[in-house]
Amino acid sequence: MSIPTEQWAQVLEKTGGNVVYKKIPVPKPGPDEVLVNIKYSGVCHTDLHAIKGDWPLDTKIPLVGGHEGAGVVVARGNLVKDVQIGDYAGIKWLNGSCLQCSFCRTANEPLCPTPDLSGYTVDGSFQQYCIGKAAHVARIPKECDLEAISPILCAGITVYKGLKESGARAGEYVAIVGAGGGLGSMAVQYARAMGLHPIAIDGGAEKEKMCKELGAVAYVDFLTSKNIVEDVKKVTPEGYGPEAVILLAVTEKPFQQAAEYVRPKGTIVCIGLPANAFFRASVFDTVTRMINIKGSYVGNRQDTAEAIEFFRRGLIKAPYKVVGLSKLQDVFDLMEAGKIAGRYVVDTSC
Ligand SMILES: NC(=O)c1ccc[n+]([C@@H]2O[C@H](COP(=O)([O-])OP(=O)(O)OC[C@H]3O[C@@H](n4cnc5c(N)ncnc54)[C@H](O)[C@@H]3O)[C@@H](O)[C@H]2O)c1
Ligand SMILES: [Zn+2]
Ligand SMILES: [Zn+2]
Repeated sequence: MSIPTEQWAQVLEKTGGNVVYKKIPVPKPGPDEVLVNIKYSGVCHTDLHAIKGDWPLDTKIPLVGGHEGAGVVVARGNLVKDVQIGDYAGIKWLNGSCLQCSFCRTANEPLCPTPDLSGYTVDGSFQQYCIGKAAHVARIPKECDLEAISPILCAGITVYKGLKESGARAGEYVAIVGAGGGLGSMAVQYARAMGLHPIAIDGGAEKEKMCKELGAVAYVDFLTSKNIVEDVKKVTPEGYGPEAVILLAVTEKPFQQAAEYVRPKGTIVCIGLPANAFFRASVFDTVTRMINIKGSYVGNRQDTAEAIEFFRRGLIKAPYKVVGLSKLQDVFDLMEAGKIAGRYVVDTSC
């Protein structure tokens, strides 16, 4: 297969501006890297945080965003042995890590102090050819559909890891806050596949319909509910609340409510990253109700393999819509308005 010298990409030239669809050079992989011909990429809310620059972490500029890229390996460096030309591979958020620090050595590589972050500190998957460190690219089985698997590469891995971190066990209830979004729709599906009973919390009728079709046992609408805390508690068997809460929302308010409805001894897992937000919980309640509060950040290579295996087995079918890469800015505009139920995937060929 011949590799072109130029390709189409969406480039952010100025933080806070719009992305620009243009031709840029195709990069060349270093000795420990592979070049992936990206066919499809999911669009994560993190990409919107990156273009707005609303996190306390700078991006590279100019920047090619994207970290849910699924494609085919077309070139590799001379140190790469276990990834072959023609293999399916995924570009995920953690593009590379040092592999030597104590976090990397203990399979906590998302905590590596010197990570390469796709679509943030290194160019990501909103281009036709993207570089990934061979140690970190997701291994995608050939039987998987590249379009449908792309949102697994961030949304799927992240919520699967978060559900594991919650410690919730089969038969228990888990509130998914932001269930109608990209991560949320995946979380409802993974929760079901893991034997948990998901309670979906989001806004509007379209998201309600989707969440129920995906298997949520109940839906609480944050736009119309008069008492979210009571509405969540009352759908659990004894009314004590869900054993776990997975916070995926992009606003701060729901982070303040979770400690009020989680079941005593339950666990709140923070995953969504609203700008300038703080987590506030009553110390009295946290102590006397023995509540666990923790964060969860993407997943390691084993979490990646496990999340992909759920998908390969046909257990994860979260909805997505496909548009051309050239339409990426429209997707960001819809996301900013909170109007996306599920995920958007961009097709890099148009
Ligand atoms: N921790 C991690 O590793 C990690 C990984 C990926 C994404 N994220 C973050 O997770 C967040 C979600 O990403 P996404 O791509 O799913 O976004 P999304 O825009 O697809 O979904 C967010 C959802 O939250 C809902 N929401 C807003 N306010 C709410 C409220 N008060 N109560 C309930 N729901 C509410 C919205 O309606 C929307 O459906 C982003 O901040 C993103 O950066 C974190
Ligand atoms: Zn993401
Ligand atoms: Zn490291």
